[in-house]
Amino acid sequence: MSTTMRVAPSGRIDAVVAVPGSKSIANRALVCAALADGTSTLSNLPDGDDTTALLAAVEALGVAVTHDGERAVIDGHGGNWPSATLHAGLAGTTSRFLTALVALGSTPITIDGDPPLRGRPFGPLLDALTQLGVGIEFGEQPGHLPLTITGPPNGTGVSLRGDVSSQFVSALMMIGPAIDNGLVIELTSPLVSVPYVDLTADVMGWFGVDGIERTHDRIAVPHGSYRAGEVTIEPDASSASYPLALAAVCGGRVTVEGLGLGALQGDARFADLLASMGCAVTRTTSAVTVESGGVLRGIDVDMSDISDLVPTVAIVAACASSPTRIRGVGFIRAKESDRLGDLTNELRRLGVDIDETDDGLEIRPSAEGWHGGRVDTHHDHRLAMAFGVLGSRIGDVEVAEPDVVSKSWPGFWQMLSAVTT
Ligand SMILES: O=C(O)C1=C[C@@H](OP(=O)(O)O)[C@@H](O)[C@H](O)C1
Ligand SMILES: C=C(OP(=O)(O)O)C(=O)O
Repeated sequence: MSTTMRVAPSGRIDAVVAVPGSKSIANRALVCAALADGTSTLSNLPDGDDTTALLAAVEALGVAVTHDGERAVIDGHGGNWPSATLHAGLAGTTSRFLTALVALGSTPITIDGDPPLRGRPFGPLLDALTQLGVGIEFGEQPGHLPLTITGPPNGTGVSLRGDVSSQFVSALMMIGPAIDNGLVIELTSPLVSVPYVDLTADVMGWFGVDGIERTHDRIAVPHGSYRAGEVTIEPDASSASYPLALAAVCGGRVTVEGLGLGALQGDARFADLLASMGCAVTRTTSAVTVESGGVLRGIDVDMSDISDLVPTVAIVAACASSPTRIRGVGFIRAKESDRLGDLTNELRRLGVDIDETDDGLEIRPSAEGWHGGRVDTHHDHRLAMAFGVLGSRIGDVEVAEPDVVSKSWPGFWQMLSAVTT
């Protein structure tokens, strides 16, 4: 494992970039396929650690998986899990989805993760499972991994907060059809990351579960069964933000294939943010292209629906000629890193003029004061990739622990060196 990556300055970019499949779609499809009767096929499966961990976990739960490169064939069997210990690595989505999934069985199953994941919140999801009569034993610290779950659920309704993570809601929605009378989820505070809940309903629909009713604070999932599906996973829109941002900050043009008009993921909005910052954006049915002369302006934006893009927007904002304000994302202090505090401290090491606020960031034009330097990634793939893009503009940026990108895009650094000049 290399301990640092030195990023050189790049001239204009002109590239067509292939990004891996969406980990959010992949992880939902894996859960639905594991619960379906019959054989499902998932194509364009991403090769990141988060997806690999979920694949390994469903296999450990007795689901037959044949995995060949970007394709997985899955024989689901709906919830009679054998006893197992599952490891989620650094993956929030994987661990939250598994926590609900294993609750469908009656055998105790332990879920653990790497130390940074052990620090991330699970409380609202665990409270909800407790309301359903699911047994939970904690290994070290209440409300955190490692924990042992013993199902099955025997209630029909839960209430939980929506402002910590939408992953809790998605995790519960996906087990809803397997509960005798379905599941009603009442939200006691506003939901963050709403497009991910839309995505959950979409993927459940592909596997035959329809009739989910939703308002802003209530989701009702009917009892039903999943049927096997064939899914080609669209490219990951959060990953696509890094090559698109490269065009914005270095100047030039980048096309990402497979994320055109009709892309499902909320983070496909990134190109629209770049448009409001001064880039030219073209979408066809099959691709999105961002073109920039390198002149950018700041924006004022609520990113509560698209918070994985905060590090990318922050580094583009540093290259703009007017200030940017990012709002609505206090909850991202509990992601892989503290994505407000750690990001602010590391960008300051490169001379970026940035402040953390209660619920976001303020970034001022920084080109006059920035310089090379060494930045830490705090176990966070998104900080690493955003620093890689900014480094391509500033030059002489050394990114520590660059291999953290394997969480979602193991080939990120190869892509960066192939498209920069
Ligand atoms: O459900 C999902 O696939 C995700 C939901 C979001 O999490 P939060 O709901 O915790 O914001 C996002 O940050 C994460 O990368 C993926
Ligand atoms: C927050 C993220 O992932 P997770 O919560 O699944 O670890 C992410 O990929 O930015």
